Amino acid sequence: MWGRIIRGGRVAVSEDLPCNLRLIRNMGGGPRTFPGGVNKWQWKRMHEKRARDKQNRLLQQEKQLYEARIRSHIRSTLSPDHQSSAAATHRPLSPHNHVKALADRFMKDGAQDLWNNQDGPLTSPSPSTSPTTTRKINTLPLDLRKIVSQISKRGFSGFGYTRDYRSVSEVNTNNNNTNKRFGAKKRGFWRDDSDGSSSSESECEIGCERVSSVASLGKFDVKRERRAVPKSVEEGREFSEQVELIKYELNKRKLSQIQEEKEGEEQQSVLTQTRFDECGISPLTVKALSSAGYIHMTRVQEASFPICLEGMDALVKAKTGTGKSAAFLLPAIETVLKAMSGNTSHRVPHPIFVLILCPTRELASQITAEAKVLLKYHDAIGVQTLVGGVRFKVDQKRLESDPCQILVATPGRLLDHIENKSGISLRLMGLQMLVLDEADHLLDLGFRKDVEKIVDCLPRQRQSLLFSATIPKEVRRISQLVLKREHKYVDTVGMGCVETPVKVKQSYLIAPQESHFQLVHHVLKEHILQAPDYKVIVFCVSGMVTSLMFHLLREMKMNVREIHSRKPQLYRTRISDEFRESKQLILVSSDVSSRGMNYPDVTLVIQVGIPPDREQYIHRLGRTGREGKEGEGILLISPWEEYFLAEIKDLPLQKLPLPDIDPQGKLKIEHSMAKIDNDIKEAAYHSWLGYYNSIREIGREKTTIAELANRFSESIGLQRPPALFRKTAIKMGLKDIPGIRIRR
Ligand SMILES: Nc1ncnc2c1ncn2[C@@H]1O[C@H](COP(=O)(O)OP(=O)(O)OP(=O)(O)O)[C@@H](O)[C@H]1O
Repeated sequence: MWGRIIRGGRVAVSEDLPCNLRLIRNMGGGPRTFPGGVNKWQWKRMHEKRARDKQNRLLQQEKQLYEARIRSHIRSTLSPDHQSSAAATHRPLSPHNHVKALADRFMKDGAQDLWNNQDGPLTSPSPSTSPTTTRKINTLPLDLRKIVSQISKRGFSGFGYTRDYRSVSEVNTNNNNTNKRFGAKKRGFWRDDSDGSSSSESECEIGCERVSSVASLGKFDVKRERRAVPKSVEEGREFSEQVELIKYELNKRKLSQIQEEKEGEEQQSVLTQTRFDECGISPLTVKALSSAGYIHMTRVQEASFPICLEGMDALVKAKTGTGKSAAFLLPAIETVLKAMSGNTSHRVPHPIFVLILCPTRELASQITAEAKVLLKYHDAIGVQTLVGGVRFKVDQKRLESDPCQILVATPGRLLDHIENKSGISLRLMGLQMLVLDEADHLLDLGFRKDVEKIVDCLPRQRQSLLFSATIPKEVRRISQLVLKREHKYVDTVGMGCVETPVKVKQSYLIAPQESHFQLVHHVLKEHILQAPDYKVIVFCVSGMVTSLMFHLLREMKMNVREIHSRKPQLYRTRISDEFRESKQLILVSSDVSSRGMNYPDVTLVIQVGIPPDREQYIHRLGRTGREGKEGEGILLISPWEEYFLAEIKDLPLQKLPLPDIDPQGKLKIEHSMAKIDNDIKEAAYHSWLGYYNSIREIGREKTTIAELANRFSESIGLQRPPALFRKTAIKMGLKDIPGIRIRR
């Protein structure tokens, strides 16, 4: 207060009165009816000035709020996080509405006193008219009212530049009176200057710096404090800088996106950072692992090893080609080492400590080979294979002469040995660990009975491990046949994640059955052109259709081999080994190669006809893109097999357009097909009919299946469909079905 009002109009004037008022008092004259000795008019003018100042202050605050809104708008458009948090906070006015309200206020009649020299032609157009201006504002006079009305009409983003309300404020550092004004800026409009006000939103970003005043108001034009704006805010102040800021922010987002993708890829990558030598594995095994080039664990190995080592039962799911074999072989070796160092081994002569069951002979040989690699420096531990296709007596002799602690077997042959009392049952009494590789397949109808019988002959006190790339729900239930109730479930694929390798490009072709052979030939030719080091597996629906495809491709002068269950074991082993080592080779195969087979660098997998189920599709496809490498898979189906796509709809398959097959190629195929023995074709017809008849969705329509089979028979160049044995026809439910011929 400048003074205390005393009853009767007398005032005790304090020395902190503004000097102009003290002057008025000292001048004397006129009625002293107002505090400070000012007359009525002086009092009125003083109050008007104070009201104007107050209004200017309020206006300044609104301008700052507007600035803050622009900044927050930019931030919210750049950052989705900010956007969501902004949405959650209280927002009284949208930026557009705020500008509009501000503009309305400016345009109101009687608002002239809110305008200053730079604002427009209402008052003096030039700021230089002020006698006390220390620095000329070298901008064009502008009509602020016009601009503001444009803003309010066009809205927030109507201008080609970013509007920026800045003020030039003249601050009297003594009495804190402010006389703020809009400053003219470069690019024709607003002056870039600072303000000394305290918007809460800007304050958090603003620091302090001493600068000289740009406008002057006589003695009020003194050095004043300017809020120094940090770089990030300053960047946003001018249009070009804001563009730069936006560019920078976008780049930052792009970079973080790339980073995220990279992280995703890393996650998808098969190997982890965990080293074998830091996991408590026997040093001799680590040595063998190092010489095989294994330094870091794969994800499935890292996830399952500690559980397996603890002795817990486990059901483990991991994508194809991610190192499941080593994931169970390493704990198996540790189990043997532990058992050999303990006393338990003495109770049973030549005990088998670990039994590994798998569905095919080739897979058993492959697992044995991998075990031998890991056992390179463990001279005392032996591993043996027990599979069909070898004479029983030979097996027996080998088992006796070369006792082993790890046995890899297919269920059928092992059961033969158990039932024939070859001595293996006794040796299995020392069993500590049972492993089921491709567990879902082994617990499937085809193998389940054998597996159950085998499990019945094994000691109950054992550890059981089940591994597969696919574990359907039913299998999880059935797994209780083998696993303890309190087993662990390890899933490195993840719920809802794609079950196939990410780097394998998957597609499908729908074409009439009759054109399938031509299409396979066409796709192979195209692939060979694109991938000189090609290595292709063509899966067919049955062994005999595999044989027919092989003969046809061989007639077409392609470098091709065949493998299926009708071939002698020695031949199968030779072909399997050859394909493992080779490049520029095509392997036509039945499902004997679909699971577990580790043929390195397969470039393409073609599946001709639908696989028996979704799981088999995944396993066949999994022969390519192993160890996180790239690969390609094509599924070729007939229009009536299209329903199968629903079973794999969650997998990333793309539909391919039907390629044009040149008539010459078509003729060549027909010509080659004509050269193939009728026996092969008839066998192919029978096995084709047997396969599709066994598929529920197709096989239940007997008339349809007979028709489709006849079309297949025609497409492979048979004069008429081969006849079935009566017994077979009855078994298949095809007796008396039109189109099915019965042998007399
Ligand atoms: N830790 C490791 N470091 C490097 N390579 C590894 C490692 N573990 C396994 N491999 C290699 O990864 C390849 C695939 O392994 P494996 O055959 O065990 O896969 P899988 O998961 O059993 O596949 P599938 O489901 O088809 O049976 C093999 O060549 C194997 O040598």
